[in-house]
This record gives sequence, C-alpha cells and structure tokens, in this order.
Amino acid sequence: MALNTVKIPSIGFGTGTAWYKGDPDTIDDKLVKTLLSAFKHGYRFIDGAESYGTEREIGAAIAQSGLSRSDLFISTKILKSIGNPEEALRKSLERLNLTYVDLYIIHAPYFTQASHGIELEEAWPRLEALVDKGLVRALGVSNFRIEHLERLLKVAKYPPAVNQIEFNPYCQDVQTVEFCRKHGIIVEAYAPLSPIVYYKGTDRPVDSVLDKLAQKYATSQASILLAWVLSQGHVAILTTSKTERQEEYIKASEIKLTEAEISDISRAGQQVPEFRKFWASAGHKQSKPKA
Ligand SMILES: NC(=O)C1=CN([C@@H]2O[C@H](COP(=O)(O)OP(=O)(O)OC[C@H]3O[C@@H](n4cnc5c(N)ncnc54)[C@H](O)[C@@H]3O)[C@@H](O)[C@H]2O)C=CC1
Ligand SMILES: O=CCc1c[nH]c2ccccc12
Repeated sequence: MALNTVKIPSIGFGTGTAWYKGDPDTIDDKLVKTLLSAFKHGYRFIDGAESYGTEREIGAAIAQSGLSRSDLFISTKILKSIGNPEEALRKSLERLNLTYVDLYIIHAPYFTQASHGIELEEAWPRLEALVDKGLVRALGVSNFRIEHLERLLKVAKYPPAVNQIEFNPYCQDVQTVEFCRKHGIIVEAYAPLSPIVYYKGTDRPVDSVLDKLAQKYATSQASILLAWVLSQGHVAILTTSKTERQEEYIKASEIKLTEAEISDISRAGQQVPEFRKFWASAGHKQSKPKA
C-alpha cells in the first residue's frame, strides 16, 4: 500500500497494550524475542510509541535480526512530548538505534495549550520540519476524528498519511473512515481482534458470522477479523506473543472476503452499541455507525 511515495505493509506488529511498560530504559527480553520471531514469520512493520517504553526492544530486535533497514517499516508515536517534537524524536531514534523512522504519529488529539503548552495547528508544522530534515519519511495521526482531521488539513503542508484508530466490527467509526478514504488517509486499525479479545457483551452477534466464515475459509475467527479489516483496504495492527498465531495472522491478507461477507460482519457488529476499549475516558466520543 502506498503512502505518498512510502510503501506501508498491510499488517503491523504492535508493541503497545500487552507490552506496555512505560519505563523506556529497561529491556523486556520477552518482547525482543517476540519481535525476532515476528520478523522470522515475515512481519516487517513494527508499531511503537514513546509512551509504551518499548523502543529499546524494537531497536535491539532490529539489530539482532540481520534485516536491512530498508526492508523494515518502523513507526513510533509522540504525545506527552508534543511541545518539542524534534527533541522527542531524537530520543526515540536513540532508543531505536535508527537514523530515521518510516512513520511518526501523533498518538491522540487530546492536547492543548493548557495541557501540553501547544495546539495542534502549531504542533503539525514542527512535525513537518522533521520530514524536511530526513528524520521521518511520513507523518500520521491516531485517534483523530473528523473535527481533528479538518483542523489539521487546514494547516498541513504534508497531510497525514495515516490515521491509526480503533477499528473492528464493534467499533466501526464509519464517518471517520469515510472521511479518511475521501482524503486519501490510510486507516490503520488497532484492536482488530477486539470482538474475541476485549468485547465482553453477552449479546455477541458477530460470533456466529465469524464462526461460519472461519469454517468456509478453514481458518480461525481471529484471521477472519483481520481479513475483514484488510479486505476493506485498511492496514491492521495486531499483537501476539504466540509464534503459531504470528504465523497464522500474517497469512490473513491471503483471505479475500467477498463484499457480501464483509457486509455480513459489519451489519452484525452494528446490531449492538459501539464498544470502544481505548481512549473513551480521554474524551473520545462514542459514535454509533450509521445502520
Ligand atoms: N494508537 C493507539 O491509541 C493504540 C494503538 N494500539 C496499537 O495496536 C497494537 C494492537 O492492539 P491490541 O489491542 O493489542 O490489538 P489486538 O486486537 O491484536 O489484540 C491483542 C491481544 O489479543 C491477544 N490475542 C491475540 N490473538 C488471540 C486469540 N486468538 N485469542 C485470544 N487472545 C488473542 C493478544 O495476546 C493480545 O493481548 C498495540 O500493540 C499497539 O501497538 C493499541 C491500542 C491503542
Ligand atoms: O496506544 C494505545 C494504548 C496505550 C497503552 N499504553 C498507553 C500509554 C499511553 C498512551 C496510550 C497507551
């Protein structure tokens, strides 16, 4: 998939959520081993963040992998240091042991002059300067809704290449996705496995549809969820430490769901109120997708 002139792999391996440790200066050996296993199984896109505290592990795994830098797609995010992106990025690069990142993402739009000393309209040009300095190949955002994207597009010299959002059948954010499509912004879906991992509702209309399709394609419900994301042309960010699941999930892009099957899953997800696992408490508004 092309993002301006930079190509983004359709599946990214996440180092947040289960791997989050906050402290950027310790090393979680299990994560380094997991990333090496992910590389072995064909993953080339790793998703990090200054907040996760996992950049040293990503750097260690890259160094031990023997892979060429140009074959990798390394993404990290900024939020708490948004007032000084160059200093934050240089620290991230030092931890990653890299000279550039492929994608630099604003983790969430929840910062203001009052909270972080800067507004979005002032922050974005500072990130654009990092592209001009060759430290970043493409810029992105995360958890942005239409109102945030509109503010950004008014000032952007380089529009965001991606919007990384919670996206799965129980969290479809139809309007934001449509806005991204219209403006050529790639949707990166995080928590794609939420219907089988995070969703605790007793009314589970997606399960039976996944079950039927998993049988048809001789695969798991998880792979059908990934195929639902990928068959719509989006990028999926997932994580698992289990090698057999790494091997299975990277092959999900080979499953081509029909339009009718994509709709069956989407409609099933829309039968219950939107379920959002992340950022709801930070002010991320609920949005019931259009039926
Ligand atoms: N930008 C943002 O605000 C956010 C970004 N992310 C990024 O996305 C990545 C993926 O997000 P996740 O929520 O971790 O997504 P996910 O949908 O891949 O869920 C991962 C969790 O599911 C478990 N799992 C995997 N396969 C399973 C199966 N078959 N049965 C039961 N459990 C299974 C894994 O052990 C892990 O705990 C993160 O690591 C992070 O890099 C995640 C959340 C927020
Ligand atoms: O990125 C998504 C979820 C997450 C997990 N840990 C943190 C810490 C700070 C911001 C976001 C997150």
